[in-house]
Amino acid sequence: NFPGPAPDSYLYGNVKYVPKGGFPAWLLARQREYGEVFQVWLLQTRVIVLSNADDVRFVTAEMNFPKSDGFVSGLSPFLGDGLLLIDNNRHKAQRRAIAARFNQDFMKDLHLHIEATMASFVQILDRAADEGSVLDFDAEITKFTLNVICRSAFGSNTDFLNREDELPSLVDAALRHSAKYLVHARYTWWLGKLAAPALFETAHKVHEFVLDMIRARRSESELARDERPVDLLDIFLSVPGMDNNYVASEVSTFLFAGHDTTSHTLAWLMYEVVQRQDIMHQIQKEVCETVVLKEGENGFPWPSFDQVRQLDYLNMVWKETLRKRPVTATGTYRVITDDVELPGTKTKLRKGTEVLIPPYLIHQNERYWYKPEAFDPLRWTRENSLGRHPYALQAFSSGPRNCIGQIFATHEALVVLAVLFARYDFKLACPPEDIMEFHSLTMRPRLRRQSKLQQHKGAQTYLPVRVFRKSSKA
Ligand code: HEM
Repeated sequence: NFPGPAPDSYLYGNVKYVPKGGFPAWLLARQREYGEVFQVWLLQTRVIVLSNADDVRFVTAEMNFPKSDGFVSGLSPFLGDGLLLIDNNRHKAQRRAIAARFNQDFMKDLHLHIEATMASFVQILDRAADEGSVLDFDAEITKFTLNVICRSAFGSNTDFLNREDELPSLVDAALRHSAKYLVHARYTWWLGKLAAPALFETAHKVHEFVLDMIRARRSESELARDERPVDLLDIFLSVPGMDNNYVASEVSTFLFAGHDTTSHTLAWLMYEVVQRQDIMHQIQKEVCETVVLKEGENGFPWPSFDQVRQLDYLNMVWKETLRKRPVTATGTYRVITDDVELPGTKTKLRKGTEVLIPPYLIHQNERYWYKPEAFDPLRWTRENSLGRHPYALQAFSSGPRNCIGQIFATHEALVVLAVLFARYDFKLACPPEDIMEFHSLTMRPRLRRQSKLQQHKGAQTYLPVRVFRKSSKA
């Protein structure tokens, strides 16, 4: 007997009338109506939605209940047995082996990959500034982060920003097909490849691409290996007992989890900041006066690895974006494996119940956040953070299955933002209310009214901005 909306249809449950891309906002409206625990019907499955931080701690950290079959079967054609989907029994050893190598030295190499990719990105922004053209910030920054994760994975000199490479378009297509498949996989997984031929085909191509890279790497000489920086492929290949197929699944998982999450958060940050000149100036002040970026070899201001840690205000703006616009808005699906009582809301759940933990709802819960709808980086000062519930921020989830890439993402984001705000001013090229939250696998900004021509071409505009070179150099 959980509160919640009655299903609208036997087949579709509650999802029939959810506006396209609007699932997080729809859930939030239901939370306001029914409280911190309520039920929804996703097609014919009843899912209990949680947004109390003590309940979330219990499910994700204390009990670490497994991911639900519906979630796993929806993404497994692309991600296989990578960290995101692998069952809890095998997860522990796999995660420990990877986390041990995901260390400070690796982060320093990441810094180099970002610098190399930044050189191309700066060219694109310079061109937009000089021509006075409108740039789709979300689309461009997504290519950027995909390039960074590909370089971090393969260490190669791939430059996807200035070339039409096959891999990024394949990863992008696999993401789009996975988003569709996730919705109906609960009922069609048994059809195998017939259920989603396009997804299986693109996932297979990515897999083959990665297998080729693995074979080349396995035949690399020791000398060549010693002379180049470590990359993700080295890390995965060094995990004991893992064959090529496992390594390929892990690479796909990192390509999948490690780029559009970061890029859409960066796009949301840009969207918030361009509307708040006070915040933009404060960031520019910190970047240009406090940290004083040096002109790098590539001809743009570049922070050293250690300087990134001094960007305290920028870090607060980043955290506030993760709170207000959590890109993994609907969060993690878990299945309860024992009869339990949740500690926060005293809700009793039966073994076999599926639960959903949406960060979007927890981050708007007034129990934890004062004026949650406001974009206020200062809520992240040390004093203002005192006494906050440690599980109230769920952008990276929590417990043993939380995001392994959060330090990676934060470092990448702060570096990119430091360079962008040191070199450019930005303005939104449309009224702010024309931008909406659009959720498929992740939640990104999207222009509400797409032009007919673009729709015809199957293209979208996400976040149109104008770029201006700053008059004084950093
Ligand atoms: C702003 C950026 C990011 C956000 C908001 C984010 C968010 C998340 C969340 C919420 C989860 C848990 C998913 C679940 O429970 O089903 C997760 C898991 C994961 N993330 Fe991220 N992520 C980000 C960046 C990254 C990056 C850059 C990488 C890779 C370099 C990465 C790799 C992973 C992996 C491998 C997992 C599975 C971890 C496990 O189960 O052990 N993520 N991420």
